[in-house]
Amino acid sequence: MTFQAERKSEPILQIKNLVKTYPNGTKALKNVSFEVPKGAFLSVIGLSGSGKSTLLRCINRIHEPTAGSIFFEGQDITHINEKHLREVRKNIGMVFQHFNLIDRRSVLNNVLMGRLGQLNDHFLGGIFQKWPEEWIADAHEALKIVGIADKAYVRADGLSGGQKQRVAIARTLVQNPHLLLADEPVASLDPSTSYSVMNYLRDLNQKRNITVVCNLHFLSLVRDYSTHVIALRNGEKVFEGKPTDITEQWFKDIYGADAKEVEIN
Ligand SMILES: Nc1ncnc2c1ncn2[C@@H]1O[C@H](COP(=O)(O)OP(=O)(O)OP(=O)(O)O)[C@@H](O)[C@H]1O
Repeated sequence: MTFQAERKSEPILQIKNLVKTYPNGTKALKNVSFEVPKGAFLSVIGLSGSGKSTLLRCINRIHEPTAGSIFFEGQDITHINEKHLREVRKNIGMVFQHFNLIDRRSVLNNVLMGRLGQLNDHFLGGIFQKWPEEWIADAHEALKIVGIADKAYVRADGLSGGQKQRVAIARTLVQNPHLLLADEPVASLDPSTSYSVMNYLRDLNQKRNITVVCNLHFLSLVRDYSTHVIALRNGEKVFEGKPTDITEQWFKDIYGADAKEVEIN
């Protein structure tokens, strides 16, 4: 089954024959193609080293693809210049395993960084911390949504891992992107915090209609949260379907014959 069959509108993201070979010769992605329907919550699964992070980093061009193309909202963004890329990135949010906050800045300032791409070149508010009042109000609101309004003036390095990831989600809320790339967003969190962070991602997806592409290790989370799944093995796409399509045989194909499913609970 392909996602195309059920597509109602144009896909938000089209990946065509994507290849990424690192300078040391590692072939991290081998001719990967798929489409992401608008509004989907797509999980990317596969063993460690299968190419999941590389894929996400190629999509927003943190890494330059070696070959193939990436279409975002119908536009080929594979070779656009830096200026154009900055425009496109306003609509692509990113959440990382290790949160990527600025440790020495306040939580509020970290959230406001989500709007950095919207500052014009002449306005250095982000650097001098003079943000428009309504943006500050939005940032407080976003912190309220993720349940840490009381931490606004705490330094980011004073937070727990789960709280840091909620700040990263609040940063995405104020950015209000069309697409969110989440690279193992719960890999360094305990199980109950993982569920709470995944619930916030689901809210982004369902209540704000932000399409999510999320690398995940635990199939129980994949089943609970995603609408679509692709699996990578050694840089190749080996599965594409719905979470319920992942049979025991598929599981072994993706993770290896000796693999056993581990639940997060
Ligand atoms: N900067 C790099 N330079 C060279 N090789 C790299 C680089 N980054 C990743 N790789 C290699 O590319 C392959 C895919 O790595 P990648 O991090 O994309 O996998 P992954 O599925 O995200 O793994 P994990 O689940 O452990 O994060 C691996 O063989 C990895 O060693």
